[in-house]
Amino acid sequence: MSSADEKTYDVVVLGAGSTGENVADVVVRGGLSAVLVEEHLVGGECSYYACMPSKALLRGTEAIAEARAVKGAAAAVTGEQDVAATLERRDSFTSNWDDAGQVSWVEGAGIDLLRGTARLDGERTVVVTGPDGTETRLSARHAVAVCTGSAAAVPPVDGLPDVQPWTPREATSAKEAPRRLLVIGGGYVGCEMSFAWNALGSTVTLLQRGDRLLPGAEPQAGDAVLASLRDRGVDVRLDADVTAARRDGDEVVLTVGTEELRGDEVLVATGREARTTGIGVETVGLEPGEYLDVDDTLQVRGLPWLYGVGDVNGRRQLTHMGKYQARQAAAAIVARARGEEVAVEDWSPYTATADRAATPAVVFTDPQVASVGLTSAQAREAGVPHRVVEYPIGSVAGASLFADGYEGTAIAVVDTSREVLLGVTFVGPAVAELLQAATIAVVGEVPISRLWHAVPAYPTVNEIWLRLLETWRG
Ligand SMILES: Cc1cc2nc3c(=O)[nH]c(=O)nc-3n(C[C@H](O)[C@H](O)[C@H](O)COP(=O)(O)OP(=O)(O)OC[C@H]3O[C@@H](n4cnc5c(N)ncnc54)[C@H](O)[C@@H]3O)c2cc1C
Ligand SMILES: NC(=O)c1ccc[n+]([C@@H]2O[C@H](COP(=O)([O-])OP(=O)(O)OC[C@H]3O[C@@H](n4cnc5c(N)ncnc54)[C@H](O)[C@@H]3O)[C@@H](O)[C@H]2O)c1
Repeated sequence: MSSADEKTYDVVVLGAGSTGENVADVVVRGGLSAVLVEEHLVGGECSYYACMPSKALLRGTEAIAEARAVKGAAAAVTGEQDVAATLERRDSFTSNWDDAGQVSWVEGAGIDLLRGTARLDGERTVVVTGPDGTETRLSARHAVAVCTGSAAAVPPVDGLPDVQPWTPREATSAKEAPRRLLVIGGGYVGCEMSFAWNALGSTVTLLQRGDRLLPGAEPQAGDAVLASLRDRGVDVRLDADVTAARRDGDEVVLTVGTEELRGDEVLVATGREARTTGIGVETVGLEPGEYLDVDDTLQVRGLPWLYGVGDVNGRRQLTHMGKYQARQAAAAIVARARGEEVAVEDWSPYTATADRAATPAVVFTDPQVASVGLTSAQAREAGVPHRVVEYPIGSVAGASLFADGYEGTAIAVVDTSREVLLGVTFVGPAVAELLQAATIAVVGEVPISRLWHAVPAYPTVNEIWLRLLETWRG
């Protein structure tokens, strides 16, 4: 290889998803040089196959439901959703799967971009195979950050890989609604995509392995989403055991218990796996296919020059948490490069403490599920003394104004020894916008006694905060 194919940077970043972009941006702002290596689209899953297209597919249905829930306004909604226009709007949010806009942002941020597939080749070294097969050897003076994300995990169901199932990528980028869609998995993707494609014209059957949807959330959330899906005509089967899959002409056939279910497409939405295969982790003593085991500064344990940030470490697989981790990791990389002390205690500028204590998340179903921090089950498992306070959101004036017959639930998990919030879950229409207040209360460990002074404006849905406090006081 000629010397022209060798380059040295302070930081080499594998993967230009939302996480990798943020690692590179923050280290460059900190005075270091950085190169981003990307084999597909700059911007990653979130921009092209995940958050943006999925929420664009859902938003029209949500807007119609909001208008229909207000007497008077409902009379103005006389037609059906224009599916073609919704798909066009989705396409515009993905820039038609063209990353030119993000590439120009990368250039403007002073980050070098190298197109190709990256793999580690021993300590601080990355080899990139470009689209034309040429190789570039990159050396990192200070750090290599692996931000290669995750891919859809396909469960070991006989014949499933051979039927070419939809993964979330196909479910978010499809050009038309399949007539019948079978969905395996009732977590985030399964629930959101069942709502989306049902409203856009598909007959949807949702097959969930356990006894409830969204098993990681408070049970009231899964129950409400289940009732709503069934109300809309989605055939939800709980405790479904999918044992085999095959194609029969254009149809896909799933064996579920003693039954055969037929569809035009099947979406596999059963979770993610780390994209650590084929990236040379074995050259530095790690196991391909495993999530990268990192500390709270996102440094891979035992390899101080290597960081694993975003979906690839399996801590929290959410865009905003990947970007948060990126900010913390990049701050640690810059400080260590300067020879500065990196504080590793909770809530320091270098640690991703919120991954454990205060991760906000929204499931964009109808009702929405917005949560932060610990659920009651997690508080129980952690052995923290706590009390659970629950209140129906529809009983507050702001909610009944927002939508006729507003139905929702707010659940607060209160640490009874410190009298602070451990976690909050809201289930109901438009509750996503309530979440940041809860996040601040959990992160700030705001005492309940002080929360009484955080007076919600009248008449807004935020009055639910006051009702929760009153319920807590008894
Ligand atoms: C359907 C769906 C909807 C979602 N909706 C939301 C949502 O509403 N809100 C939310 O917060 N999260 C959502 N998520 C999760 C979110 O998409 C991920 O958490 C986020 O994209 C992770 O970002 P990342 O940068 O860590 O990884 P990725 O976005 O996966 O980026 C990794 C990048 O690395 C590149 N890469 C991989 N290997 C190599 C290699 N060897 N060489 C070079 N490049 C490589 C990939 O091409 C990719 O661009 C959703 C996920 C799915 C599947
Ligand atoms: N709104 C958002 O923020 C959003 C949206 C989509 C995805 N995401 C992220 O992406 C991640 C992946 O989403 P996901 O829905 O693929 O995973 P998930 O972990 O949320 O849900 C997977 C579901 O599949 C079920 N399951 C597993 N194997 C099964 C089988 N063989 N048969 C039937 N059911 C089975 C599980 O019980 C679980 O409920 C999420 O955990 C989340 O971090 C976030």
